[in-house]
Amino acid sequence: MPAAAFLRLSSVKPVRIVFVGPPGSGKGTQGARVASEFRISHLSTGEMLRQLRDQSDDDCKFSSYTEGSILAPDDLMIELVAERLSLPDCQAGWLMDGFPRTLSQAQAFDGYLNHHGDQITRVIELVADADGIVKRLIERAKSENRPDDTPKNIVERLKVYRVRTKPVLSYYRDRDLVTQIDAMQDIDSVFADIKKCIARS
Ligand SMILES: Nc1ncnc2c1ncn2[C@@H]1O[C@H](COP(=O)(O)OP(=O)(O)O)[C@@H](O)[C@H]1O
Repeated sequence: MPAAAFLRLSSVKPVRIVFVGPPGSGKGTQGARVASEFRISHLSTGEMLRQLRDQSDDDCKFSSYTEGSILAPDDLMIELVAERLSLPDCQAGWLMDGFPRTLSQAQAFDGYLNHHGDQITRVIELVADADGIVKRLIERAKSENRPDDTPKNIVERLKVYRVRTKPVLSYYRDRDLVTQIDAMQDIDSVFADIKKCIARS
């Protein structure tokens, strides 16, 4: 039985998943597959920023976030996510890809969710080693137009992940919300592990 049908039949509460993982760990690829399988919305904050950059006349502000290693301000990200979550398609469930990326974002997100009587069903950590990530991102730079995938930016973004985003995992781990998935497996195996994890949650 497809996962979406199972979830409907068993009238389980909406799936609300947060993906945390370094750049290149497969959050985008797996996020799209999970969203389609479970019929939930895939919210990628990186994609939101790239859309704003493309729509903006004066693209300097957004370019600095999407073309380098600088994180966008917490307030901006929280506003973007809150606005997106208020749209009707998120009622059936959502998967966050790229948010929260800092401890402040995680705390503000909790405030938002509590206010709306919602909670995260599970945080999935996509675990990937730095060497594998660098290889993947260099490959990605060839096939996708991602100016942030230069070797210098990759090293810097991995550092930003370690320093700014890893604390988000400790925060959720304290609440027993985190499941680790080996993101260095092939795409189908990672997806199979994620599906099992969501079905159990
Ligand atoms: N929640 C966020 N907070 C701050 N900056 C963000 C956030 N999400 C995305 N960004 C910015 O957008 C860039 C691209 O994000 P993304 O597509 O998720 O890349 P990746 O998954 O490769 O790290 C990030 O390097 C960061 O500068």
